[in-house]
Amino acid sequence: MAKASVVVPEQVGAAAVAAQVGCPCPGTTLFPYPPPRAGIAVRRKCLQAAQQLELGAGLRGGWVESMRASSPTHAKAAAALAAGVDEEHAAWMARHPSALGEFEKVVAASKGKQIVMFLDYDGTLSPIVDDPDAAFMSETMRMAVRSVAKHFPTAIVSGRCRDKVFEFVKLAELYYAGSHGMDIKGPAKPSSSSRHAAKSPPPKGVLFQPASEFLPMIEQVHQRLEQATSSIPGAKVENNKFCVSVHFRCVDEKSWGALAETVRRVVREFPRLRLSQGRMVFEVRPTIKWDKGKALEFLLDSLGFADCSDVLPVYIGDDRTDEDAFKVLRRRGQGVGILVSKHPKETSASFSLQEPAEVMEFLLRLVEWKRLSRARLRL
Ligand SMILES: O=P(O)(O)OC[C@H]1O[C@H](O[C@H]2O[C@H](CO)[C@@H](O)[C@H](O)[C@H]2O)[C@H](O)[C@@H](O)[C@@H]1O
Repeated sequence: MAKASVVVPEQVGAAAVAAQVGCPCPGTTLFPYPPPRAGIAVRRKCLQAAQQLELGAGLRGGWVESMRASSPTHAKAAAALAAGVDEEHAAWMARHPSALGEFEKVVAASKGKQIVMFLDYDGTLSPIVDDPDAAFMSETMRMAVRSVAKHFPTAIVSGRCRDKVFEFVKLAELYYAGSHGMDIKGPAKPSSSSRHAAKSPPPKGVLFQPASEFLPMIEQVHQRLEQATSSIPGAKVENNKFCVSVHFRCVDEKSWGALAETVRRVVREFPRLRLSQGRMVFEVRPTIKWDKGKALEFLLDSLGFADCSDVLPVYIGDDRTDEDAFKVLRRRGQGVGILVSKHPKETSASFSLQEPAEVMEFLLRLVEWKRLSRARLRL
C-alpha cells in the first residue's frame, strides 16, 4: 500500500496531522499498515495454500502445508529453516511494534476520542490448549477485562458460539459477537462505561443474527462432519451455532491430508457454506458477506459511533479471522489493530503483543492510564 497517509510506527505520535491526508474521517488517526515483505516467504507460501483451500482449489499437499502453517510449532520450525530468522523477526517487529513498547503512542492517538475495545477470545484472552472445552480464562484476566469495561465499551468477538464464550468470560456488562460475528448481543447488565461513553443508550438483547436461515443447514453439516470424521482419531467437531469448527490439533499429522479431504468433501455437499482455516482448525460457515470486521462496524454503529471521528476502536486478536477486523480498521483509517503472535505473520494489524499475558498487561496499563488522566482532569 503506498498511501500518503500511512505513517511508520516512529511517527505515530507526531503524525496525527499528516495521517489525516486521505483519511475518510477528519480527525482520525491512521496507523501504519505496511505491505508484507519478501522475508516472510515461507509463511506467504502457507497463506497461499490456505487461500487455495478456501477457494477449494488446493491439492492435498497444499492443504497439509496450510494446516502446518496454522501451528505455531510447525511454523516456527519452518521459519527456522529459512536463513536470517532473527533478522526477519526484527524486521517484522519494526513494522508491527509491541503495543506495550509503544503504549504512549497508542494512548496519544486516543486524545479527544472514545476508545471502544474489541477482544477476540481464544489465543487472546485465554491460552491455546488442546481441548477446546478447557480453554479457560484466568481470574486475573477476567478482572482486567472487567476493569477495561468500566472505562470503555467492550465487546468479545469470537468464532465460538456466543453462549459458550459467555460461559468462559462470565461478564454480563460486555457485548458479545459469537460465531465469527454472526450472533451479536448487547450487555445484559449496564456498566459505567455504557452510561457515559456510548453515544446511544446501550442496546439490550440480541441485536443481529444475519445467518438465522442457516441454522438447520449448520445442524445438518455438523452431523455430517461428526459422522465423516469419526474414524480419524483426535478429530473434534464443534458446533458453534452459526458455524462449525473441525479441530485437528490432536490429529496425527499423517492423517491431516485425509481429514482435509473428508471435510472438503462434506462441505461440497452444501454449496451455501464455505471452508476456511484458523489455528489448527477448519471453519465451516455460511457464504454470506459477514465476518468479524462487519461485526466491529455493526457494534460501532449500535454504540452511536457511525461515521464518527471521535472514536478509537482497539481490536486485539490472534487468528486469521481477526484479519477481517484489522482490514476494516485499515480501510476506515481509524483505530488500532493488535495481532497476538510470537512469530512473524502476514497481518493487517499495526501493532503486536506476544501472548495473552501481554494482552492482560496492555489492558491493565490502559485502565491505569485512564484512571490517571481522569484524576488529572479533576485537579
Ligand atoms: O475467534 P476465537 O475466539 O479465537 O475462536 C476461534 C476458534 O477458537 C477455538 O479454537 C482454538 O482454541 C482452542 C482452545 O485453545 C484450540 O484447541 C484450537 O486448536 C484453536 O483453533 C474454538 O474451539 C473454535 O471453535 C473457534 O472457532
